[in-house]
Amino acid sequence: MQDLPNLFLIGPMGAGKSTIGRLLAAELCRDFYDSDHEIQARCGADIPWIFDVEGEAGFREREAQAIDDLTRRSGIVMATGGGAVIREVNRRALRERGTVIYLYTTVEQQLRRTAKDRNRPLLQAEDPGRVLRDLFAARDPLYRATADLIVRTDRRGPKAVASEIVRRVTKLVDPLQSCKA
Ligand SMILES: Nc1ncnc2c1ncn2[C@@H]1O[C@H](COP(=O)(O)OP(=O)(O)OP(=O)(O)O)[C@@H](O)[C@H]1O
Ligand SMILES: O=C(O)C1=C[C@@H](O)[C@@H](O)[C@H](O)C1
Ligand SMILES: [Mg+2]
Repeated sequence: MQDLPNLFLIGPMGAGKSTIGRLLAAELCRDFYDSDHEIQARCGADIPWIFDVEGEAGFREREAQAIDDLTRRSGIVMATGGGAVIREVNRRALRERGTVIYLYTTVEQQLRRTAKDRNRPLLQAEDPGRVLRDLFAARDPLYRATADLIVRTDRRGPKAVASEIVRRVTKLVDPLQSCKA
């Protein structure tokens, strides 16, 4: 598994990027990074605070810097924030510096998985379902255009999804591996 490139997880809020990314890194004995966590650690404040004080534009600047820095590392697994694909510069860094995996789930699952968490400012709206649907319409094409692989997370738990990613990524990197003894 040492030959595997960086693995970058993209997808919408609640797709499971942070949860599955951590499991995936453990399975591959890789270092794990999460761009949302990195932004908060560097700033010393949480995401709602950054949105409050600096607006979404300030958050996106911090996100682009974190993604540029983290994608320069080698041999890592990184979960991104749901909006990482908005900026072309982020999409390019992800595509050029690793294998990109789009974790796909349904809006219904996203709603269920994010319902109790107050840490996502974009969902503190009167109708979070509508927000998620609108974001999906705008971003799904960007996730697809950036990804090397698409993996569904709505039908299986995080461990099963992490194992599926290991299997599919290994094949992607070495298509002959399934023929080897
Ligand atoms: N495959 C899955 N099956 C069931 N529950 C899941 C699955 N993946 C993640 N979850 C649950 O969904 C919730 C949100 O997951 P997580 O925080 O990993 O999403 P995320 O993609 O990182 O979201 P964000 O973009 O907001 O950072 C968590 O409670 C997690 O346990
Ligand atoms: O989808 C989004 O735009 C976001 C997703 C989260 O991961 C965080 O990056 C932040 O709450 C914004
Ligand atoms: Mg996350």
